[in-house]
Amino acid sequence: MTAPLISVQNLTVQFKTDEGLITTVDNVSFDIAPGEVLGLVGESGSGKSVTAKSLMKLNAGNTVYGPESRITLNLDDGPVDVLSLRRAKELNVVRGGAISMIFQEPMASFAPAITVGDQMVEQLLLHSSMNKKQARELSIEMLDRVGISEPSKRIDQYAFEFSGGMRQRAMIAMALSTKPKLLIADEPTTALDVTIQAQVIELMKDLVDEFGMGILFITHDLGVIAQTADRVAVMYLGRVMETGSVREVIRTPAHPYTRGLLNALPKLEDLDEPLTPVPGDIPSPLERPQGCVFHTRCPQFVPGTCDAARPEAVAVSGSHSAACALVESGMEAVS
Ligand SMILES: Nc1ncnc2c1ncn2[C@@H]1O[C@H](COP(=O)(O)OP(=O)(O)OP(=O)(O)O)[C@@H](O)[C@H]1O
Repeated sequence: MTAPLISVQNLTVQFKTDEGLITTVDNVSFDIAPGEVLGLVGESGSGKSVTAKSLMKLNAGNTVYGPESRITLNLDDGPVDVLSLRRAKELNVVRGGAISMIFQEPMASFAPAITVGDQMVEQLLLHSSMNKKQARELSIEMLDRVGISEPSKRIDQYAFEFSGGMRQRAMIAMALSTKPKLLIADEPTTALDVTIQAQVIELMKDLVDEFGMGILFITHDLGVIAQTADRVAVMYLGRVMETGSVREVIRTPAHPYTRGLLNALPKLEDLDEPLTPVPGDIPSPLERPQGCVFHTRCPQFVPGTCDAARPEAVAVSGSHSAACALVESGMEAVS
């Protein structure tokens, strides 16, 4: 088996706060292969962004990574131990070099007082051996590639002069111009209307095929995951609840939380059917439940079991696994 592009092992992320040390990512492991799209799905506050930022060591100054945490990026010239990177020059490898990130709000990626082109060129000068002229030519080509018309004029405009969809495309062009091995897309389509959203998703899929890069695609929407990802990891309160191929997880969800997320999606064949959101609110990370972190909202909660021990992931079939005591004990019939 070839080495994964990136391997995340036992990632635990805590933050020092005035209220104490809070755990936002708890022993999370996953791999992404070249050319693979892994969807990371979960409600707001489940730790998706903190996980993603860890891959670029971008979390805030109050971050504490657990001693067992390992993130290994396998590049052509050898593995990079991401969490051991310290100096800015070393960190450049994972910040805009081998890994690029696109955000929900493209204005977060563009400085308001610098033209789109100057910013794209600056990034290429930092992460490649190109000269200014080559960097500008490639930037124009990338803007063209993502479907921005008149790219040689547009390149000298500011991001605020672009429409929302165009800004998103320009951000993707900028993120991909350095030919990253891994693209992290954090809710990249949430702020877009559905038509543009579909276009951006199609564009990203084309680019994966063309560049063969891996993608970590973050969203709270399982419907978007179904369209984009090969595999999915479902997160809740810092834990991975279920993971597997998109087909397995969506067709035969094993974890009650995943089933809750799926029941909350509108069904086109029966629009009159009421949506049933996952009941209750996600607890504060300051009050992480004992045992399974989902037990306080779980419709299949078994007292004495689910609130006793933290369930570890168990195989449901092949690469499909779930962290649920009921699955582990065989009490849960996977439908
Ligand atoms: N620097 C920090 N200090 C303290 N807490 C933090 C810090 N950064 C993030 N958190 C907390 O970590 C938790 C997980 O946040 P994260 O942004 O990863 O969630 P998410 O799943 O990406 O949610 P969303 O979909 O809303 O972006 C949240 O409770 C958040 O408040």
